[in-house]
Amino acid sequence: MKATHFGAGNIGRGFIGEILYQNGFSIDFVDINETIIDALKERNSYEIELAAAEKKHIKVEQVTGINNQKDPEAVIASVATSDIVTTAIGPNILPFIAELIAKGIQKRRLEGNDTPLDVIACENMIGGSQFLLNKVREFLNEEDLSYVDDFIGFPNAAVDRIVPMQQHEDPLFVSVEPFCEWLVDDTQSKAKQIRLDNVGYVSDLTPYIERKLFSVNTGHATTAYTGNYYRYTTIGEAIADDKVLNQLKAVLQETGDLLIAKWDFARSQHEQYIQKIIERFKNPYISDDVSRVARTPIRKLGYDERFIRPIREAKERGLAYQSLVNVVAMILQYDDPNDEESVRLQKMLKENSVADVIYEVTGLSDASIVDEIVEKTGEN
Ligand SMILES: NC(=O)c1ccc[n+]([C@@H]2O[C@H](COP(=O)([O-])OP(=O)(O)OC[C@H]3O[C@@H](n4cnc5c(N)ncnc54)[C@H](O)[C@@H]3O)[C@@H](O)[C@H]2O)c1
Ligand SMILES: O=P(O)(O)OC[C@@H](O)[C@@H](O)[C@H](O)[C@H](O)CO
Repeated sequence: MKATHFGAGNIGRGFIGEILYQNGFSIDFVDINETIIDALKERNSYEIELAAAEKKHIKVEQVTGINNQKDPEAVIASVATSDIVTTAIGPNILPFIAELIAKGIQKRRLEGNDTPLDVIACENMIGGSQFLLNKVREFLNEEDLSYVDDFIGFPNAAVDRIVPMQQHEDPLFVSVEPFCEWLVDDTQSKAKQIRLDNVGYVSDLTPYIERKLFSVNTGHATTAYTGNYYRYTTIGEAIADDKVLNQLKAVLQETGDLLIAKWDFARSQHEQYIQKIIERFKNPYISDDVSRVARTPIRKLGYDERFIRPIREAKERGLAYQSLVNVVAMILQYDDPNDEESVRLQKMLKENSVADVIYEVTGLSDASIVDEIVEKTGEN
């Protein structure tokens, strides 16, 4: 069996590759990073290390690389003959790979391949695979669209494993936290013949993806932006400061109350989930840069993203959201010259009022929430 995986970066190699290999797949990794692609082509294997005292090593074999900029036809051919397609490339990049996936699907149809296929976006976003489907549809004709309806599933997914930026001599080596979770929405899957071990297939992904995004990712981003506010450069340094830790706990209390109210999670279980997340952020065997976790701040300020959505929904339910507002105000101060979105955000703030920028990047229409953020921005 063969997998085509888009994005041979941290989570691609450090988690999706591991699971696909364990399940007997050979993997065509698709990426634009020449160093990584050349190394995959040359060596056909790489190593993962679990960031814990034992430093267990896992070898992933039967892998190769395709550079999608240099060899798009090879990517199309790979998708056409694959048993599973996955992505871990970043939500902002999905639109740029949609045409290749569409052409691969079209080739599959023209070759008479009726084996059902799932295309699974493993990104930190709600509805990632369905978002990708909408982008792919733009490149398909009527016959292709009907073929997709019959044979190609785009099940949404949630993936959880902290994989920091890697700095090793070996460009393929990847150090990852031991914890991992990959969940797929079974109702949107069409390739029922493939059920991956160590992947959970659930009948409703929404509670799980919301719990993950609004606990792990809201909490992670809180640690990063609060840490940056107090001039820390790693998550480990930031979380060691009680001011950061207390803001993290307050934010997770707010999103926790919302998630419990919305999805009926047992409070004691959710508290354990939060405690586990805090311990994961403190992992002494991982060095995770604030700049990685805080990357793309405009995306993270989005309407359905890790701060604005819980603020909106907490307000609707009469629940507390002040700590989330505090962090949003800190995100507006996030200034990283190496992050294109941070540069754009700071430029917008120089040229417009804070309120106008908040309306634009968050998509909020509730003036009272915008006022609360503006007020908090003035206090920082
Ligand atoms: N790292 C984590 O801890 C983690 C955990 C869960 C989910 N995720 C999600 O996984 C996705 C990837 O994150 P990551 O941390 O692995 O990032 P990353 O930057 O390490 O990997 C992304 C890869 O995509 C490649 N890429 C960028 N543009 C491309 C293009 N146009 N065509 C082909 N390849 C392209 C990059 O070269 C890079 O290798 C994100 O959505 C992220 O939110 C990350
Ligand atoms: O990848 P992002 O930019 O959406 O978020 C940064 C981190 O919070 C994220 O990559 C986590 O490490 C990961 O989601 C843990 O499962």
